[in-house]
Amino acid sequence: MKLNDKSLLETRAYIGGEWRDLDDKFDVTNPATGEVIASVSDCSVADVKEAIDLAYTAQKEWAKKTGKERAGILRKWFDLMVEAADDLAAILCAEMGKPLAESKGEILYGASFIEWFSEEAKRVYGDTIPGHQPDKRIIVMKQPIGVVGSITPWNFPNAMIARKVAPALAAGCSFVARPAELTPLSALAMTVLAERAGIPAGVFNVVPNSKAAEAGEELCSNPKVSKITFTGSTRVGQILMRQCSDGIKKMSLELGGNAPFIVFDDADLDAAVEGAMIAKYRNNGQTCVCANRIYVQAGVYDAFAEKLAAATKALKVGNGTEDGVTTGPLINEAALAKVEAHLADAKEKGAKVLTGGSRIKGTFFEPTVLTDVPIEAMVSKEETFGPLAPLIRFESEEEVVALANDSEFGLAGYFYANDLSRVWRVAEALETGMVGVNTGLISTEVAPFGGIKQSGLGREGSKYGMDDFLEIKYVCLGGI
Ligand SMILES: NC(=O)c1ccc[n+]([C@@H]2O[C@H](COP(=O)([O-])OP(=O)(O)OC[C@H]3O[C@@H](n4cnc5c(N)ncnc54)[C@H](O)[C@@H]3O)[C@@H](O)[C@H]2O)c1
Ligand SMILES: O=C[C@H](O)CS(=O)(=O)O
Repeated sequence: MKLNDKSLLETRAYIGGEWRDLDDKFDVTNPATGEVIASVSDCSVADVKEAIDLAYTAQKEWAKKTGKERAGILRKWFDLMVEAADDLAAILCAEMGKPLAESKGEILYGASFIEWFSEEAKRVYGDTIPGHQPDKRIIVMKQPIGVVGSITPWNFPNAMIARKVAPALAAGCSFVARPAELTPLSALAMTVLAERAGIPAGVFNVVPNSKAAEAGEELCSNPKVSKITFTGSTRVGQILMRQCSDGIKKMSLELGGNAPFIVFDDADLDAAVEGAMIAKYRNNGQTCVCANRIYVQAGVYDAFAEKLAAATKALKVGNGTEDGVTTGPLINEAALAKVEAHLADAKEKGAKVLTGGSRIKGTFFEPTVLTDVPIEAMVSKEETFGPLAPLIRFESEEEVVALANDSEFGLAGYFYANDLSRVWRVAEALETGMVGVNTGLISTEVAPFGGIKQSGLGREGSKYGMDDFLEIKYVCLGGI
């Protein structure tokens, strides 16, 4: 890994403003090569508890700063992240496998949340409300929720933390981040820059560890933690909800998805193919908003399938450090096994492979397009999280909306159509938190990201993203 600033490859835990080199360590491997790239300090429950204690103390002083002071520090962090983007991308590519160009895209995407919330920090406004009695005056103020515990996934190891820590610190909260054990290096690298930006000791803590359940249990049960913000699978989200219930702890949950991608017969097919390529194959299909099932209206099914297969064949699979590589490895063997299971199930139920369909080497897998996929295939119900594009034929708008909504998930949905009335009908009818119309890429810091049903609670990004880190207090002044 070639870095301009080698100090960004940090392996120690960051607790209370101290870098701690712990005896216990766990290895981080490169999914493209299987090589160990670093051994990272493995925090114990006691270390997590200490981080929470120090965050609790530090939060009081951090909240006393003005929004403008917090904004200045966050803005400096943003500037440092952008300046170091190439190094941060190299680290991310090595530990997660995302091709370099896409890794840099994630770094800038993560940084955009820090920039956005450096601006929101100055605008935490309250209200005055006309009194209900002549001598009463009413004000509403917003205050930081306190210590925030964060648990994040491996697929966006920089942006998923940035999307949480930025609004939390902007609001005046302190933060204890437990990154995914598969990809802790990106979290630690951004923390080096957080310290350089002047984020005070104890305000932002990072506790890498290899035993997720233990760390999660401490974060969820510790009374000094006021809020848990989690991004990951619905299964783990349910575990954390149970653990937070004893303390009635507030939560933000960004969970699993199973996005429908619908192509109507009045769509611009070339645009629909372009959108499907992004929505399906971004991060090698390993994003929560990836198109998991692609519904194509009968009149354009064959033409769309042919175009999508041609575009899929043009993807270049390989080590993300090599020029021109668009598609890296899957994160691990378990991820590969899931893709193969969904492929086998669909074929068993009558689907045909139009292109791809085979493991290459290690955890590299051919981007795959399936046709004649039946609605009862596993991909209709389960998140594949890999480069598998199942095409399902449909006849009518009513039929496809019912199919799209027949899921316990409701994160993102996409459709391509040009009839304005249809655009309004379908956008309103889809049971998802986010809808892409004639676009396959909806993730941006300016809009509220999040889902409904079992895809989660709360929103991240946009002006709405601050709300999850603030408490509303109403003050009634009497005797006036
Ligand atoms: N909605 C979103 O914004 C979003 C974004 C990215 C990923 N995801 C979802 O995340 C999943 C893929 O990521 P993943 O495989 O890392 O998910 P995961 O749920 O297996 O793990 C997520 C994080 O939780 C930790 N974890 C696992 N078990 C835990 C436990 N019992 N207690 C506490 N922490 C625990 C993991 O170590 C990891 O850090 C997919 O379902 C994807 O849809 C959702
Ligand atoms: O995996 C889903 C993340 O939220 C990534 S993105 O926000 O869609 O880029």
